[in-house]
Amino acid sequence: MNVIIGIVAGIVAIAVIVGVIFAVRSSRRRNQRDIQDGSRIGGGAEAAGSEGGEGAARQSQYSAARGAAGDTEVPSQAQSAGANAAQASAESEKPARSPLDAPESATSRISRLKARLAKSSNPFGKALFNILAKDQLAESDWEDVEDTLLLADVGAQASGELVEELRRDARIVGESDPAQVRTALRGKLLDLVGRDTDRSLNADRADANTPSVIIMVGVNGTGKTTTAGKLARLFVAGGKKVVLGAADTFRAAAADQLETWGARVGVPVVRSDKDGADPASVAFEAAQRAKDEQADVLIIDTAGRLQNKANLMDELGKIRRVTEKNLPVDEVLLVLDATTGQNGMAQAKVFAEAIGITGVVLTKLDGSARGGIVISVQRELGVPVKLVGLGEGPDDLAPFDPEGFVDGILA
Ligand SMILES: Nc1nc2c(ncn2[C@@H]2O[C@H](COP(=O)(O)OP(=O)(O)OP(=O)(O)O)[C@@H](O)[C@H]2O)c(=O)[nH]1
Repeated sequence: MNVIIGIVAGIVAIAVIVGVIFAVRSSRRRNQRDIQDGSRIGGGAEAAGSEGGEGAARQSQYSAARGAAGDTEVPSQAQSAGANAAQASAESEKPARSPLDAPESATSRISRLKARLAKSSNPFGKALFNILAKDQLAESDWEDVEDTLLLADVGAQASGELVEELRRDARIVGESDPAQVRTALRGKLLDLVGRDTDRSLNADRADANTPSVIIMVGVNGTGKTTTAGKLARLFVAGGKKVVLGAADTFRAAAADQLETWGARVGVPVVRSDKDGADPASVAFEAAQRAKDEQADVLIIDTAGRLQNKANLMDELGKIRRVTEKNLPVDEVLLVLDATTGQNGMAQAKVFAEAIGITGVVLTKLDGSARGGIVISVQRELGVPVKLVGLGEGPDDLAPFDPEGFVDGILA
C-alpha cells in the first residue's frame, strides 16, 4: 500500500513540476509578443503621425545618419551626404501618408495678382492720374507728381526723369484729355518697369541645367524661407522635381519651417539638426542629393545675417563654392521686403556685391503702397524683379507681370 501511495505521490509531484515549467515558458512567450507588438504600434503611430511628428522623426533620422557632420569639412561632408542619401531613399520609399497639396499654376496666380493689386488702394497711380487729369497743370502740380512718385518709392532719378518726360509731352500735345494722359502714363510706367525684360527663372529655360540650382539670399525677415517654400510649390505646379536645402542654420526654426513647406508638396528637405552648423555643409549635401535624385531644381535657403559685409561675403561665397563642387549655381535670388522701401535698397546692394544676384523677389507687396520699388530696385541693381510675394498664403507668389502690375496700380 505504502509503495502505491509513494508512486502516486511521485507522479503528482512530477506533473506539478512539468505544469510550472510550461506556465513559466508560455508567460515568457507572451511577454516577448507584447514587446514586439508594442514596437510595431510605435512605428505605426510614427507612420500615421502628424506633420510635426513626422518632422521630428525625420529630424532624428538625420541626426543618426549625420552625426556631427554639420560642422565638418567638405570631404567628411561627402561621407555624411552618402549616409543622408541612403536615409533619404529609405524615406522616399515610405508610403505616402497624407494627400499632398496641388499647388496653383503660374497662370492662375498671375490673374490673382492683377485682381489683388487692382483691389488694393494704392495711391501711386491714382494720385498721379488725378493731378494729370487737370485741364492745365501748374508748376506745383508737377512737383506733386514728383512727390507722389518719390513716396511710392520710384526713386529720385527715375521720378525726375518721368516727370520731365510727362512735362515735355504735355507741352507738345497741348491740352490733354484724361484718357490720353492715362494712356501716356501707362506707357511711361511700363517703360520704366521694363515691358520686354526677360524675367524667366533660369531653371525654367529650355537649356537649363538639371538640377538647376537657386540660392535665396536677403536680410532676415524679408521672407526668404517662406519664398523658398512657395517657389518649391511653383515648380511642383509646373511638374518639376524639387529638393530644398535648409542652409539657414542660424535660425533653428527655419529648417522646420522649410520641412513643413516641403512635406505639403512631397519635396525632400536636406537639413542639419545642429543649430549653427556650417551652412555650406548643408548646401553641399543638398547639391549632392539633388544630383543623386536627378532633381530638376534645388532651392537653397540661407540665413544671410548682415553682421558685416566681410562676414556675409565669406558665408555666401563659401556656400556658392561648396555647392559648385557638385553643381553649378544658376540663380541667386535676392528676397526684398517691399514694405522697407528705399531702406531695403542699401542692404540689397550689399548682397549684390557679396554674391552677385540674378533676380529679385519682392515680397509683401500686398502690404505695401510702394509698388514703385520695382522700378528703383531694377535700376539700382541692374537685375529684373522676377517674382512677387502677395501674401502669406502658400501660393501667394507669382511671376512678375509688368502689364498686370501697371494696370493694377493705375486702376
Ligand atoms: N504679407 C506677406 N507676408 C509675407 C510674404 N512673404 C513672407 N511673408 C511673411 O514674412 C515673415 C518672415 O518670413 P520668413 O520666410 O520667415 O523670413 P526669412 O527671411 O526667412 O527670415 P530669417 O530666417 O530670419 O532670415 C513670415 O511671417 C512670412 O509669412 C508676402 O509676400 N506677403
